[in-house]
Amino acid sequence: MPVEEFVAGWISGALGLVLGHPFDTVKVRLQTQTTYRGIVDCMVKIYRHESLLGFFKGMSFPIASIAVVNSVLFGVYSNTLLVLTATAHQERRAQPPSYTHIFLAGCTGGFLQAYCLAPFDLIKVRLQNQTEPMAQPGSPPPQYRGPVHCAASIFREEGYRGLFRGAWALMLRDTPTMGVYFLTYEGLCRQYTPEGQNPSSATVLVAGGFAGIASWVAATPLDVIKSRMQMDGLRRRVYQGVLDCMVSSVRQEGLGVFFRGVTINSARAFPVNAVTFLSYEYLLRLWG
Ligand SMILES: C[N+](C)(C)CCCC[C@H](N)C(=O)O
Repeated sequence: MPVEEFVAGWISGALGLVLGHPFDTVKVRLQTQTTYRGIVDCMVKIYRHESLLGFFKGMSFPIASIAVVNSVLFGVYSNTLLVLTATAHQERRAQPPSYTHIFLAGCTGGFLQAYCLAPFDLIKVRLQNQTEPMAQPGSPPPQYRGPVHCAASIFREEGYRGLFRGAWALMLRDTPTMGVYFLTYEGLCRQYTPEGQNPSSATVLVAGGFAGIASWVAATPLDVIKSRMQMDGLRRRVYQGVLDCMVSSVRQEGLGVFFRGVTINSARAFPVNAVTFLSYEYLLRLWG
């Protein structure tokens, strides 16, 4: 099994992740808390109350896990294409795979990475939602002291299955939208690249950026539900399951609830995925 896709996926994912994390924190807060009036209000409050560090809450675990998560995504994607079309990544410019194959390979990658991502994403969301200022002497300590403590407490209080809270919603979110992700990327690259050639860096940046936006817009409704399921169970269980969470969120907040965080998510998605695809393509070319 060709491994360079796995390694390229890991490195490019890490670069994108650091760049996008501050946006991600704002997004998670807007989706799960009602104290903020909008993006700017949320940013100002985080900065005033928690300093710049507040934006980077919950980042260490994603960084550690991105090696697994992104390499599974890109590695499974590329190797599924290999199985479906019998072409390795070096040959794909000359013999481009069909869009159906690209979509199916993307869905497969998305489905498998969701299982690896679930516990890490849960811990990230729990830490991002702690609004206490970091390390202030005298102030009451936050519920979770850090990622390891958070994982251990969830395990203790909610059991092994607690670590997979929201995993269903995450899988439903990622399977089709990772298909959309790769489809948009490949489609745009082909549109702006003469046949048989490699796309230019500018094309890769723009195609990667729009692939991020398109897949995130499609993913936002289930992203909101996923984040809420992950926060559920902290004090007492509110939702019976994915469907129940959808119905009660819409009842209480209207259909608009499905698009909470979509603006900030798109603003984050462009640079993150532009950088992710640029470094991915660059590394694969480097390794031939
Ligand atoms: C499928 N879904 C839309 C959820 C994600 C697509 C982009 C993934 C990328 N690592 C990022 O963090 O933006």
